[in-house]
Amino acid sequence: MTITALTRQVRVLAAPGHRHDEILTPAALEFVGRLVEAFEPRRRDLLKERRRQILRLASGSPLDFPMVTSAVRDDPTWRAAPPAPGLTDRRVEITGPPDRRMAVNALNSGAKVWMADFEDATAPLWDNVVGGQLNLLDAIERRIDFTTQEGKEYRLGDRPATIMVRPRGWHLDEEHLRYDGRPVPAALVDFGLYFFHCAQRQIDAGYGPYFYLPKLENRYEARLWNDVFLLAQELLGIPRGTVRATVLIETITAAFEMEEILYELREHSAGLNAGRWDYLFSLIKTFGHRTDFLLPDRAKVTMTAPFMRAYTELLVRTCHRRGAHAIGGMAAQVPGEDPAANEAAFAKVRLDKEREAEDGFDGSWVAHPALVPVCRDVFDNVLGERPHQLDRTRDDVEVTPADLLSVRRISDKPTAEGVRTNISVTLRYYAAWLRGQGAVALDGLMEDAATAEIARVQIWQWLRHRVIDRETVTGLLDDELVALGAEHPWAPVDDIRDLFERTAMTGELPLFFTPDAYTRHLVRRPEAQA
Ligand SMILES: CC(=O)SCCNC(=O)CCNC(=O)[C@H](O)C(C)(C)COP(=O)(O)OP(=O)(O)OC[C@H]1O[C@@H](n2cnc3c(N)ncnc32)[C@H](O)[C@@H]1OP(=O)(O)O
Ligand SMILES: O=CC(=O)O
Ligand SMILES: [Mg+2]
Repeated sequence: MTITALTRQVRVLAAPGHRHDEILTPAALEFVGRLVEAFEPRRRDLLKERRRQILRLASGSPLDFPMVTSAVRDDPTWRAAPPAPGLTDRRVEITGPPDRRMAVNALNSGAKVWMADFEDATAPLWDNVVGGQLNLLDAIERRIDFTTQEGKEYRLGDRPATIMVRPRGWHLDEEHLRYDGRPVPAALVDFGLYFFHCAQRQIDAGYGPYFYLPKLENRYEARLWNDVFLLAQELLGIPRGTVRATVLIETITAAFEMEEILYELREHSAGLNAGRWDYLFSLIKTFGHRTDFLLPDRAKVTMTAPFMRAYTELLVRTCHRRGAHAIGGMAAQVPGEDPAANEAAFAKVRLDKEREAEDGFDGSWVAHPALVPVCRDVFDNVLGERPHQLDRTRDDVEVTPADLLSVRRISDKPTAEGVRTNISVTLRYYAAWLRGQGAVALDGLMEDAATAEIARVQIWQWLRHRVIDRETVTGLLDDELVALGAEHPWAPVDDIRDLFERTAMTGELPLFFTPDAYTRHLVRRPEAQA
């Protein structure tokens, strides 16, 4: 690949924040600029292709394993890269936003990996974006220790988890950085700043620059990431193949191209992950217009539903055939104050992890440090001293397109309680997100941008198919906003109502709630900040 000269600069369109100059150095911005210059036209084309694909599917085109790539699937010889240092044993991975406290807690949690999340768990306030990068840099430099005003000490332990960073998806822009006057792709900001500051440092520490890649829809998007890695490594003189990335299979179209996605990234691959919450969201939004894709209450669509099992089994089989790790998804239960409820939550998480370990996954995700021992224990029981179970090739698994799409086997109707819960969760999550918090515990469950999207699009889907009527939703919306305002007097209830109406009650479904909400509510112009 030839490196073109940088013709335009990346400019920062935000008031300077505390220590931002350590991250937003001229050299780091130039590096991001080179990535933008090289890849932004392709990103735009791929985003247009997403819309075309939605339209094709809406007009009845069938979804199938692509004919043109059958040679890749049929070729038994190719393999994904071998596990990189720190990524051989991944039996328990903790996820969370790269907030300073959480960073220390996650790194000390006993998990093998910490997935530092700029996507589902982060509301992309500029301070969260740059602050997250600072926390990562400080953690790697081992200067993240601090004491709170209340005297609580946070000290990084001797054996911290391996860091994997999840940049934001291709669909999001970062308005506070401008290239040629236009917002910079958020994915390239999160990837580029981390890579620039931390890739060599991670290599020096015996690890490497490792990533999780969210919300990919097809093999071309994987190829784009692979090309980003190639150029980034070349620009900084980092050996080709040092980067590793686990792709989340969390869209319905990507489930039909798992093998191709691994193939595109094979020299940088660190396997696949079952991003179950976005997967459900993707399924509803892609086929929301079809009555055979009408789903019941969110709580009733579990991982034991046949179409969800088809997806996870295919994922394990695909990975292990190619020597790549298969990482399980997030059980959403988190502990709270009530010991009995906690016991029930832990039991549910254990059951979920047991199913994954038995199915052949090599490890799985937890959302809270208290759940690390639960997941570890389950995988210890299955793996013992072995670091993974890549040898379980799952040749018994055969999954057809119909298996992945047979949603109609769940025939329950949504309940009144399910409708209210979806409205209440969406509103409370929007309130947290607008305040800059991308993950919250609500009613004993972790809610983030993926789980809240399910709640939102279900309301849209049920309205569209007249399973519920507008008056009922409006009545519940009024009630729940009053309750929200009473519980959280700081909540901007008018903005939240407006956001809900625009994202859940419109004719045409917005593909994500985040881009528009970000531009309207989270972007801070320098003059406003000053
Ligand atoms: C669908 C998906 O994409 S899943 C992946 C994306 N989502 C996530 O990563 C969410 C991860 N989880 C979280 O963010 C949090 O657990 C929440 C927001 C759900 C709950 O957080 P809290 O309300 O702080 O929980 P709680 O009060 O029980 O926390 C107890 C302690 O554990 C810490 N903690 C909780 N969750 C985490 C975590 N995921 N990572 C590190 N530390 C954590 C808290 O910081 C707190 O420590 P402190 O007393 O030192 O501050
Ligand atoms: O990112 C994970 C998911 O479940 O969504
Ligand atoms: Mg997700």
